Amino acid sequence: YVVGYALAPKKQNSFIKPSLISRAAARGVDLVPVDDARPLADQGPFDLVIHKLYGHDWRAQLQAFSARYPSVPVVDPPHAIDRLHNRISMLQVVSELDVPLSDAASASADGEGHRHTFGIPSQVVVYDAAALADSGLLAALRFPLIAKPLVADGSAKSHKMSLVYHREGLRKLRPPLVLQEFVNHGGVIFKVYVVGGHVTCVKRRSLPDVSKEILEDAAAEGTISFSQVSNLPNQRTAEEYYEDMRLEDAVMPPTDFVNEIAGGLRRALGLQLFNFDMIRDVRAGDRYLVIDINYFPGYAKMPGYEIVLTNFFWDMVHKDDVALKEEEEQSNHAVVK
Ligand SMILES: Nc1ncnc2c1ncn2[C@@H]1O[C@H](COP(=O)(O)OP(=O)(O)OP(=O)(O)O)[C@@H](O)[C@H]1O
Ligand SMILES: O=P(O)(O)O[C@H]1[C@H](OP(=O)(O)O)[C@@H](OP(=O)(O)O)[C@@H](O)[C@@H](O)[C@@H]1OP(=O)(O)O
Ligand SMILES: [Mg+2]
Ligand SMILES: [Mg+2]
Repeated sequence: YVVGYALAPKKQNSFIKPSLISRAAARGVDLVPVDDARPLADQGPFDLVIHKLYGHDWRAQLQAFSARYPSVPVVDPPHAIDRLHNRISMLQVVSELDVPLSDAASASADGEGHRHTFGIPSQVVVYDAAALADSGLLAALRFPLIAKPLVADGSAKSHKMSLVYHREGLRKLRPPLVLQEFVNHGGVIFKVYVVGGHVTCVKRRSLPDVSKEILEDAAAEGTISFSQVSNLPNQRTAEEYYEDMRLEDAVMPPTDFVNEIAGGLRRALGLQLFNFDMIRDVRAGDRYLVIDINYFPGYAKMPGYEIVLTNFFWDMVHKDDVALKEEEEQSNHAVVK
């Protein structure tokens, strides 16, 4: 089997590791780069195409490819990925998610107490500077806020965030952006990686909680800017070392709970390859908030990524067999009944 991959050079370096190539090869799956100098439809034959490229030209190439090879799966459809390029439509999927969590997924740790719930932080979209001065718009939000570029297209700019402590801090911001309530979460973020039906949740360091003292300190900076906190390199300062001790102590959200949210998002988004960031609201112990969803994230940072991705490739190239088998099983079942 041949899997064609179309990835930016940086992504190619981080994702197509020798360990993945050899693991896939052992299952009879070859990973072949798509040549960006030639039309996609003239390349192959491929049994599966995976990609993280954008733009009109690329979209047209995918269309031409699918017209020529209608039975070859392309992961994922560009229109479904688009939804993740806007931080409002991205999280709307979470608030509209119609998954009544099962008892197993939502039960509290001790079987009594509060049930596990999920949602998104309060947020508003700001399109221009005039709206930033509108007190009505901000009435629904409580400081501190986190300001995020509205567009999440993978550019360095789209990762530039600012923490805003008070109203004056808003003046430095450049719309279009999303103003989201910053929720204290104990400095730990949960990254949930989805690869088809597979789900892995890992802990990462996050921004520290904002204390009441900092917030009430009128002299404090109004705005603090940062970028890609949960993706920082591994060198740690002494302070970060202590934060990591907290990371070790952090309790993971229940597996059923994470799996049901991940499954619901996968269906609602119509995507196979994505991850989402979740934080645990310290004010309401069993409430989790989804704050970010990323298309085709850094899977190499996921434990056992080679096996998980190889299984996924295998399942995708055998999609028809799998569907057939399920059908057969169902009809056998019907006969037995
Ligand atoms: N509402 C929030 N409350 C508290 N912390 C937050 C909130 N939103 C974001 N953060 C912190 O800021 C970081 C960056 O935010 P976010 O994940 O939205 O940005 P991103 O640039 O899309 O990240 P990624 O690199 O995962 O794509 C998060 O990992 C988390 O540490
Ligand atoms: O850089 P890495 O491979 O680690 O992956 C990061 C990925 O970057 P890349 O796709 O450019 O490589 C980012 O995508 P863009 O938003 O920039 O498109 C985003 O998805 C991060 O969340 C990923 O980190 P993770 O969420 O897994 O920690
Ligand atoms: Mg994130
Ligand atoms: Mg993101």
